[in-house]
Amino acid sequence: MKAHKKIALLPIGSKVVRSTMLAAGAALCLAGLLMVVFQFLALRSTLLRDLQVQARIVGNNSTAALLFSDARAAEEILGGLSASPSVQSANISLGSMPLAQFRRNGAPVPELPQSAGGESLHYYGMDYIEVQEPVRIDKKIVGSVSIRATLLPLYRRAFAFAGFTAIATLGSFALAWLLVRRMRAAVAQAEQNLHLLAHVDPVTCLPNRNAFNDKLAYTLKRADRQETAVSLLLLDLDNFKVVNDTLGHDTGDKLLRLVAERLTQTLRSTDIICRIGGDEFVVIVEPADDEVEPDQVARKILRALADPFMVETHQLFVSASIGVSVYPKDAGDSAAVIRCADIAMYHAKNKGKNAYEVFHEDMAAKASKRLALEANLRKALQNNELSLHYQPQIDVRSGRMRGMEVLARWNCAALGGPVSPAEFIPVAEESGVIVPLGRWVLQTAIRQAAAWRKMGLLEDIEHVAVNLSACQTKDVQLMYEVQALLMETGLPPRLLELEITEGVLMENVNANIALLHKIQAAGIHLSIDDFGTGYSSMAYLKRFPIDQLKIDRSFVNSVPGDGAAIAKAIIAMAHSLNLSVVAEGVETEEQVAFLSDAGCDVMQGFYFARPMPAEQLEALLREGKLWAA
Ligand SMILES: Nc1nc2c(ncn2[C@@H]2O[C@H](COP(=O)(O)O[C@H]3[C@@H](O)[C@H](n4cnc5c(=O)[nH]c(N)nc54)O[C@@H]3COP(=O)(O)O)[C@@H](O)[C@H]2O)c(=O)[nH]1
Repeated sequence: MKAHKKIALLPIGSKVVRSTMLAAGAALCLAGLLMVVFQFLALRSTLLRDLQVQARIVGNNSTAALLFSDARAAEEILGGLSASPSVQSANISLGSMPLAQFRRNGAPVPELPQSAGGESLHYYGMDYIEVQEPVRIDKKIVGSVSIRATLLPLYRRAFAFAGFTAIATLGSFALAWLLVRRMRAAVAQAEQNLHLLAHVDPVTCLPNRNAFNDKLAYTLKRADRQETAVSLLLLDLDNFKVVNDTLGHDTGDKLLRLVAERLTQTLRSTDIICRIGGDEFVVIVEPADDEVEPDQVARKILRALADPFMVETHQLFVSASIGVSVYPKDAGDSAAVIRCADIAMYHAKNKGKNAYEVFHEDMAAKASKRLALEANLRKALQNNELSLHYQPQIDVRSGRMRGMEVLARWNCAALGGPVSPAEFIPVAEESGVIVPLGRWVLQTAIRQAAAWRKMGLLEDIEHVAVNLSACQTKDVQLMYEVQALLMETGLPPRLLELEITEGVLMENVNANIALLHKIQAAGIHLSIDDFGTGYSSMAYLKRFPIDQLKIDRSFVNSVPGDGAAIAKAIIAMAHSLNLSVVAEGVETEEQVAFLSDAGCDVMQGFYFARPMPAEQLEALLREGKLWAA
């Protein structure tokens, strides 16, 4: 997988983190400095208190020496201060006259002037401190004791403390830095994961829809600057849903990965491949020669997907419908160029899948026609523009009408006349209009059948068949509504047949099996329409509680030629499962002969009768018409 190997780390917050670390470092240094100053001041005031205590002790001990002006005794007392290493010098004064002195290694003597009021004095020099305490006898000041001490040991301790604080600060800073780095790495990883989630499809590792939008916008801008063209190929995998529903999502995901790999191997490294939805991929090709290149790329993709994919033990075949549009030829911005590719893809799907279509103007016209169709279809019910036609189904052996298929018809005033169901039913399905439309068809058909039954016209008729669309099979109200209608009209459930196409059944096998069981439990007849086109297997058929298979018209069309073997196989298989077989779209005598020989039970087609309004069918019922088969 190519486009996402390198996803740059986002610089979110890196500046913030750097400034925060700097601010934290500065705050730590300032705090360290303040602690050192505080420590120094605390030590200095402790020293001051110690010296003052010592001076008072010396003063108390010196009263006798002062009384008798005994300098020797005073010196002896001062000598006791030599035990204090910080004391440099001291003196005892009698009045203002020095009586005795102590000096360590020629240190200067205390210089504090004699206090006039006899109060304690002290003075801080740069590297020393001096204190002076008065000496009293009977509250009368007779002299004073002055001590000078060095501050150097204090400085040393303060420096030691500063060193320790600096190491602690640096250590804390380094630890914080390490933690922040680790946190940054974790944040960067989280950012990277977020980026991946936001821009990369986790199943295929291809850029996702978000990334595609960014890349397309960027590519179109570059194409504008360089005056080149860009092709957009929108790929929708045909029948991928069947794989997902029948083999499970894990297998579906593996298949998607293999498809992504194959696309990556097939296309040029400059082509941008993205997965933008369940089974939707998109390829941006630039620069494109807007006449030739998109076709070639589309053909290349279809060829590459033609080989089977091995997923676990399953050999899976995947085809794609590809819509191609070219910027700026078809559209002038990202949204429009995507819309054009989408319209082209829709045409490719309608072409019968495993095909590509390059967008052209007519398609846009068709797309707007489709929009008009949809808008009018929404009003068709209120405007009473819908009606039902009925097509007889003939029992091959007796030549009698055995059933009939109900087919919707739409005569649209705004669009100037009848619109074919082949055109409006798919639009109704895609737009959801099929739900109210299908409900109306069921109501009208059941009421009509009940009326005919009351007239005694359905004696020989086994079933009146109504088509169910994909949307209707998902409508949880469906069964309640059908049963309520049967109750209301009194039509026996066995007279109603519901036709579900094989393709719709296989779209969501498990949910549909549950629905089929409900239909069967209600006593309603069940038929699989368009059989042979929907990839079901014998194994599935056994699980479906059904009564009948309708061989798809495409096979009937080609009997006794290419479709012969398939038609025969379907008839044999259906009979082996005790199912009756209807051949639809029977148009020729030859087809009738072939299908009769093959054992087909019932036939329906223009050879016997076209779909007709209720009055005409009623006439046939009254007549009890027999067909020569
Ligand atoms: N969910 C619903 N689907 C409906 C409803 N009404 C119709 N349809 C589906 O629309 C498709 C087209 O229907 P229509 O144009 O009515 O075609 C039917 C027949 O007219 C046609 N047919 C019958 N015999 C022949 C024949 O000999 N030759 C020939 N070329 N065409 C023939 O086949 C259509 C019936 O097909 P099927 O249903 O598969 O039996 C069609 O898919 C309808 O099912 C609706 O109310 N709901």
